[in-house]
Parts: sequence; C-alpha cells; structure tokens
Amino acid sequence: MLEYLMLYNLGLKGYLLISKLRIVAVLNLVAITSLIAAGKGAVGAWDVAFLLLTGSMASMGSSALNHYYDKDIDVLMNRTSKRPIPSGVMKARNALIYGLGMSIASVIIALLTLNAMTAFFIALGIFFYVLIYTVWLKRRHTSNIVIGGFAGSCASYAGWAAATGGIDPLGFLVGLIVFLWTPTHFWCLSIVGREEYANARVPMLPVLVGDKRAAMYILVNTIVLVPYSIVIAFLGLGVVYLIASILAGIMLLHYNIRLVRNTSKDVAWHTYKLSSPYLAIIFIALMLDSIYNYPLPLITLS
Ligand code: HEM
Ligand SMILES: CC(C)=CCC/C(C)=C/CC/C(C)=C/COP(=O)(O)OP(=O)(O)O
Repeated sequence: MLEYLMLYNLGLKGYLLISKLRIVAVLNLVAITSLIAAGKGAVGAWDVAFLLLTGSMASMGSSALNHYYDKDIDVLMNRTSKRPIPSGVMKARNALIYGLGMSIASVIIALLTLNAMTAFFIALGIFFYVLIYTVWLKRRHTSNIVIGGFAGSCASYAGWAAATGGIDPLGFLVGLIVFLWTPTHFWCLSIVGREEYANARVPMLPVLVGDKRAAMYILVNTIVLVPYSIVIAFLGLGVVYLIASILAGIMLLHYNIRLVRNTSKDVAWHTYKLSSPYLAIIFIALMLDSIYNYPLPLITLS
C-alpha cells in the first residue's frame, strides 16, 4: 500500500488510474486460478510469477489504450469525466505510449518466459478488448460487450495454456464462463449509466431497449450462465466448484430477479457490484478442487 502511495505521489497517479487495477486484480485471479486448475494444483512458482507479470501488463496496457481511444466520450460521462486524460492529469500521448509499450512487452515476455499459446491468448485478449470491443463495436452496436466479453475468457485461456501449453475441451468450457458472465456484469452497470451512454451516443443495451427490457435480457443471460457453470462441473471439475457454482448462481439469480422486479439504479448498481465476487468465488473454487482434489466421479472429457 505504501508503494502504491509512493508511486501515486511520484506523479505516476495517471498511469495507475488508467491501468484499472481493480479489474486487473480479478483478471489475474481468473488467470492464476485457471493455471492452477489446469496444472491440477502442481504449478511452478515462476509460471505463477510470469503469468501475473504478463497478465497484469496486458490488462493495464489494454486499459490504457481504452482510456486513450475513449478520451472523447469519457469527458461526456460523469462516471469517467474525472479520469486522467479528460481531467488533464495525463497527456493522451503518454497514455498511448504506455498502453502500446505494456501491451507489446507483455506478449514478448510471455513468449520468452512461458509459452507461445499463453502469449497468443494474451495477445488475443488485448486484440478483443482494444480493437474488437473498444474501437469497432462499443460505439457501433449493442452486441459490443457480448462479443467484446471474449477478452475476459482470454485471461482464463492464458492461464490454462501457461500450465498445459494449450487449451483442451475442459479448458475451453471453463474460459467460456467469463464470456457468459460479462453481459450480466456490465449490462447492470449500463442501466445505472443509461442516460450518460445515451448522451455520449454509445449504443449500450438499455439505451436501445430501456431499463426494464435490459433487466430482462440480463436475467435471460444469467439463466444461461448459471446452469452452464453448474453443468460443466460434471465434465471433469470438482465438488467444491459444484457447490460454489450452485450457491453463487442462486445468489446471482436472486439479484437478477430482484432487478427485473425493481429496475432501479440502486438495485442495478448492487447487482453489478455483486458480479465480480460471483466470478471470483467460481474461479477460486475451481482452484481449490484442483489442489485438494475433490473430483466429481461423473462424465469427463479428458
Ligand atoms: C468487454 C467486457 C467488459 C466490459 C465492457 C466491462 C465493463 C466494466 C465497467 C464499465 C466497469 C466500471 C469501471 C469504472 O467505472 O472504473 C467495470 C468494472 C469492473 N470490471 Fe468489468 N467489464 C468487462 C469485462 C470484465 C472482465 C473480463 C473482468 C474480470 C474478469 C471485469 C472485472 C471488473 C471489475 C473487478 C470491476 C470493478 C468492480 C468494482 O468496482 O466493484 N470486467 N467493468
Ligand atoms: C488477456 C487480456 C489482456 C484480457 C484483457 C481483458 C480486459 C482488459 C477486460 C477489461 C474489460 C473492461 C473493464 C472493459 C471496460 O471498458 P469500457 O470502455 O466499457 O469501460 P469504461 O467506460 O469504464 O472505460
């Protein structure tokens, strides 16, 4: 914490803020737990260290590029208007150089210290977040985060590949949890910021269909996400994961049903804030099963 304050005071405040460190933390959690799950609890400390390093650099770099590209609309939304570039704390050019440098370096270091497939999935995550989501879809189509959400799956795939050198069917299915989770995660927040997105002319779902229908879409998405996350337990995961996916799923469904019944910004905000803990619980449980080996004796793909 002291280092953070020192960096903060050293005028690096802008770099820390455009790195979206809370998001980096959960992305790293997804990547590391996927690494440990794929490695069945036996992974090298260097693999963990270099995955943390390269995953953090990639997420921080791509977030900086997102800040750079979105500087014109960030100034239009209250939630983002105080960010380093729109508020003048940081030059846009510096964010661009930082973002490109961190993103490119993350892929090269992953290639040199981990393996080619890990570097590929880190690059794919950057590609999906920066080019597919931020540049292409975000301002053009309401499917923006449905497709852009695959960037988050790449964090899991990078972890899985760091342990095994690639992706097997189970690894692919585990990574899809993040893809299915993202609409629930973000559409809740977009209900909170609907007017701001409309003002910035960003076609987020609630801007097009209204809060009530968006809440219904979120519930439909969660009704796909929760059973999916439970069913894949029987394809080679474990008992701790199964219990966690059921309990966390019930909690998420409860909040989503509540949001349909009471589509207020307050309920939407609380449902959004719950979404990251839901994902963290699922992936921590996945890791615990691989360390303590409580396998489910049912159908397995591998
Ligand atoms: C393209 C897909 C995604 C979109 C559009 C999206 C959107 C957002 C937005 C707009 C915020 C608020 C940021 C802020 O105001 O500072 C946010 C917060 C967050 N996102 Fe996402 N997100 C996406 C994917 C992910 C993924 C893959 C993860 C992690 C695996 C993630 C984890 C988080 C976390 C931890 C927060 C902070 C939550 C809190 O403050 O409690 N997001 N997301
Ligand atoms: C492997 C790898 C590097 C994966 C990268 C995945 C990644 C960085 C996901 C983060 C997605 C995210 C928080 C998007 C918000 O953008 P936004 O523009 O909608 O949010 P904003 O309005 O708050 O800027």
